[in-house]
Amino acid sequence: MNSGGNLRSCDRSHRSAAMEDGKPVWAPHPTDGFQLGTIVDIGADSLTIELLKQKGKTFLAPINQVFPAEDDVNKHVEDNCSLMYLNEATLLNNVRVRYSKDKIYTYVANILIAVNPYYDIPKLYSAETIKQYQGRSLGTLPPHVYAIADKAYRDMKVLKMSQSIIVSGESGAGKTENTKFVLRYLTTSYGTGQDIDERIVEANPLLEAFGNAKTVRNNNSSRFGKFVEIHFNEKNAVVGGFVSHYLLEKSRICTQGSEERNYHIFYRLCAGAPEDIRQKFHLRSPDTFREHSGSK
Ligand SMILES: Nc1ncnc2c1ncn2[C@@H]1O[C@H](COP(=O)(O)OP(=O)(O)OP(=O)(O)O)[C@@H](O)[C@H]1O
Repeated sequence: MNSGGNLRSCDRSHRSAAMEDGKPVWAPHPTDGFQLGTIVDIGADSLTIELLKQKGKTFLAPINQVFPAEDDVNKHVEDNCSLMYLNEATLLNNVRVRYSKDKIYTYVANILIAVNPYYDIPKLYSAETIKQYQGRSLGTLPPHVYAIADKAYRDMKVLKMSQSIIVSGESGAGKTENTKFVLRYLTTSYGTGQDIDERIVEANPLLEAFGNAKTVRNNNSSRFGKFVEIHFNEKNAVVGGFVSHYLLEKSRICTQGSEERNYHIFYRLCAGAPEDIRQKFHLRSPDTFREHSGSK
């Protein structure tokens, strides 16, 4: 995060100069997020902004939330640190422009921002793409979760120290999917070619059956925290894995909010359990259970 700190102070010195010369600025619109405009009046602690796309239309914005815009707002960069002015608005605009071109990954130095595309982008995670990223330094290829996985692997090899990748974000952001891409990348690239590689990856559907459920925000929401370890031998090949789990939302087993569901395993049992198990657990149609629980 050091580079972020440096950039912020450099941004401040650029900022006032850039905003005084009548160049476009990003200002927080009361209803429409950051909008491009020019400053037409300066108040004590607010600025009057005229929208660039609607001449004559103005709105007020707090002075400390108005930021200088890049010269070309349609241009995008792979690393937000390469922006001339790095601020909340230019960062969001850069990520948005990239997202509109199916470039869902963007760096902030060695941090990766991922935006969930909610559809399969062709070839983004293909076997060829995995090969391309092997052994390549961060920044030599377009931003990708594979590049982060490879950097962690190379750092482990060089520094001979355990490495961690922290994946965070709101529900539905893509944490579970990106974690699986990291696992797939490491086992494919640096596995021993034995069945342990597949077993690490194949453990996920099982974990998800018991710990994931449909919520209003995500059809496959992980309802537990996960700490996934990948173990390497002295030759730096994958030899095992371990998953610790935390704080499973147990209440979901008995009651679910409207529009939400129980853990996937419940429906799988209802749909496909053999007759003896169906009888033992008194399994019927999932709809019957909802009626009985009274949670509709
Ligand atoms: N890179 C991607 N490409 C295509 N679809 C994706 C990608 N990332 C996420 N998705 C889609 O978005 C859904 C939600 O993503 P995911 O389950 O990874 O979110 P999450 O951050 O783990 O959420 P939660 O915190 O609720 O578990 C996935 O089931 C998948 O359909």
